[in-house]
Parts: sequence; structure tokens; C-alpha cells
Amino acid sequence: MPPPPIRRIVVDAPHQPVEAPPLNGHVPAAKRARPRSSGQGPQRMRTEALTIAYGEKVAVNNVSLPVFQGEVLALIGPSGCGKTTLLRSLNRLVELTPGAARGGKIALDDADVDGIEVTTLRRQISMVFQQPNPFPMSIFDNVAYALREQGSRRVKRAALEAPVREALTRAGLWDEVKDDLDRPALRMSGGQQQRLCIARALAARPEVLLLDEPCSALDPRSTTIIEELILDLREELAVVIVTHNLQQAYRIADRVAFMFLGELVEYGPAEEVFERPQHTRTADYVGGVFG
Ligand SMILES: Nc1ncnc2c1ncn2[C@@H]1O[C@H](COP(=O)(O)OP(=O)(O)OP(=O)(O)O)[C@@H](O)[C@H]1O
Repeated sequence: MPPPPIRRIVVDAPHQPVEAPPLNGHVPAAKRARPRSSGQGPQRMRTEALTIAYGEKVAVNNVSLPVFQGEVLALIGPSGCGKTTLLRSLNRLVELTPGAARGGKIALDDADVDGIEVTTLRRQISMVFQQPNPFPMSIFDNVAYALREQGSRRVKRAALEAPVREALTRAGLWDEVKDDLDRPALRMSGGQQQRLCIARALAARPEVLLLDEPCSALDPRSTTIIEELILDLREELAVVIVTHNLQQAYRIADRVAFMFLGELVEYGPAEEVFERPQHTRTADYVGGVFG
């Protein structure tokens, strides 16, 4: 099947195109470090009419959204619009919240996620959280943990060295930690800890990487390193990131989904959503009015 073209979704009646103010004046196009994806990757996931409620509170309302391999999809929108709920629904983490209920469908490679054993699903769709959360064990064991969980619990350390090294290399951390693998992970810097969490997520060889504001607790240098890393990883994965940082979304996203009060208001290539938004609400948000 030919890859689907990049297209835009504008929910609600399309408004007159509006001129968006620059992104708080901080993000000239030249800041974009790498070309955006050509949009040729296969579709990895999709939600169809996804609705999630916490009791009476509808947090995500009727959202249909594709996720493509080789791309970074950024979920943006004002606080409380449902970004994290949507992200956590993709690997069924949201089900762990008491009172949460879901309607609609989520598919991974055309398979309904409800039919995939949940541990397997969470290996295929790994998640990295806002606060780095390494386990209280060594750097090596943090990454090896994911491998041991995959059924090789009794495998000797020597057999895990190559995959641990590979995951740390992919997470851009190997050179910094290779002589210190037995150091407690909790003694690393915040930025290193977050990259370790990414390495741990990658060790499970996921198809989709979910990132929930992964840089919000980090300094600018660590943020730049992780943004570069996300752009590298996008070659082999589908990446979905929730971010409040519009400059970050502009820098790294190939496509952007703007949510408001649980609804998907606008979705499309990042440049279009930021520079030529079709919806007044999107224009107001990317212009810094909301949020
Ligand atoms: N456990 C919960 N129980 C009840 N309501 C919840 C729960 N978690 C989230 N909500 C509500 O669901 C809505 C969406 O929340 P969510 O955290 O998904 O939004 P968000 O866009 O990620 O917000 P933020 O940007 O502030 O993290 C909000 O109104 C929130 O108050």
C-alpha cells in the first residue's frame, strides 16, 4: 500500500485562515536543525473516535489520529486539554487510573491494542516520563532490567553487555558512562538520568516511543541533547511527544496535533500548523495567547 500523504485535519468548521504571530518571537525557521520527515513512513498506530473519561469528566473526546514511523508527532495544547491522557492511552497505561473509561479504538500495526497482552504492548510502545525515574540500581542494571524482563532473567552479565551497550549508545550516553557502568544511576545528572530512561525504554526494542514532557525537568543543554536524540531515534521508530514548549515542538516535530478541551482541533505538518494555522484557536495558542 502506498504511504498516505501528509494531510491536515481541521476539526470543527474551518475558519478563515488567520495570520499567526511568530512563536513568541523566538523561533525563526532557521532554528530548525534538521529537515522534517518526508512523510513516507508507514502508519504505526492510529486512534479512532477515541474517548476517555475519568468518571463524569471527559478528558479526550472523539479523537482520530494517525502516528507514523520515522516521524515525531507533538501533542500540544493548553493545560488540561487531554494530551497526557491521550498519550497514556496509547499503551493502555491510562487504564491503571481508577475511574478511567475508554471508548473508540486504538490500533498498533492494524491490531487492536485490546487484543495484545499488556506487558507485550508496553514493550512495543515504551514510555518515558516527565521526571527521570531510574531504578535504584546501577546504570548497567537499569538497562539490563528491560532485557531480563523480556525472559532472559538468568542470562549472565556477559550476554547482556552487547545489548546494554547498544541501548546506551542509541540514547547518546555510552561515551559518558562506559567506564562507570556499575555506578548507581541515581548519582547521575538529571539529563543523564533521562537519557538512561530512554536507553531503558529502547532496550525493549519498541516500535513506538512515548515521551511525556521529557525535558521539562532539564537544563537547556540537556534539553538540546535529548532533542537531538529524538531526531536520531525518529529514523527507526514512531515518536509521540507531549510538550508545553512550543519552540521545542517547532524544532523537532514533523506533525503536530493541537488539542483543546479534549478535542483535536487541528493536525498537520508542523510548519503548517505553526505558520499557517487554519483554526483561530490554534493561531491564538501558537501565538502565545493560551497556555
Ligand atoms: N486521574 C484523574 N481523575 C480525574 N480527572 C483527571 C485525572 N487525570 C486527568 N484528569 C482531568 O482530565 C483532563 C485532561 O488531563 P490531562 O492531564 O490529560 O491534560 P494535559 O493536557 O496533559 O494537561 P497538562 O498539560 O496540565 O499536563 C483535565 O481536566 C484533568 O483535570
